[in-house]
Amino acid sequence: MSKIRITKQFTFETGHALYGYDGKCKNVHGHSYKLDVTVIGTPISDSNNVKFGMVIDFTDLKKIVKEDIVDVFDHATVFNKNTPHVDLAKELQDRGHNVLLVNYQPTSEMMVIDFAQKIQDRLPNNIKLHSLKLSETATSYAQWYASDNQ
Ligand SMILES: Nc1nc2c(c(=O)[nH]1)N=C([C@H](O)[C@H](O)COP(=O)(O)OP(=O)(O)OP(=O)(O)O)CN2
Ligand SMILES: [Zn+2]
Repeated sequence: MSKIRITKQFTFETGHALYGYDGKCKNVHGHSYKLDVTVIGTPISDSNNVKFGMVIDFTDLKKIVKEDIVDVFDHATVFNKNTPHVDLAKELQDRGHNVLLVNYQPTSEMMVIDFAQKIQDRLPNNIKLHSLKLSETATSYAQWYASDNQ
């Protein structure tokens, strides 16, 4: 049976700031992020299986990505916990804002690495993460490919 890649797209609204950066993105601002998740596998060939003909049920893929990424990042503001932005984060948290402290600079590159690890940890053994595309704007995106990271 052929190997097939399937892709599901997600969107979420997230704020961030790049501490120490030399441009306008050092300021707290936000994006309508778009995440394309592509997995690869063999469609189930057992006609008695309720998932007959599927690599993975899009609904099951959605559950994984929603729980581990979309629901966590949507309408949160992300700061690098290794910078003085922790003080700003604490102030915002104390005022009831949804703040996410991460162990990296929240560029699209570093976020897509984080997302790849999170999704790989949840996928069943027979399904492999093929690639991710994380778009910050209509013209700026980062891609992660399994083949680049073996
Ligand atoms: N390699 C990276 N460069 C930049 C990142 C990043 O994640 N990786 N991030 C930023 C900012 O967060 C910014 O939001 C994106 O920058 P830019 O594409 O310049 O944004 P614009 O809104 O100006 O986009 P236009 O479509 O060109 O108007 C900066 N750099
Ligand atoms: Zn940005």
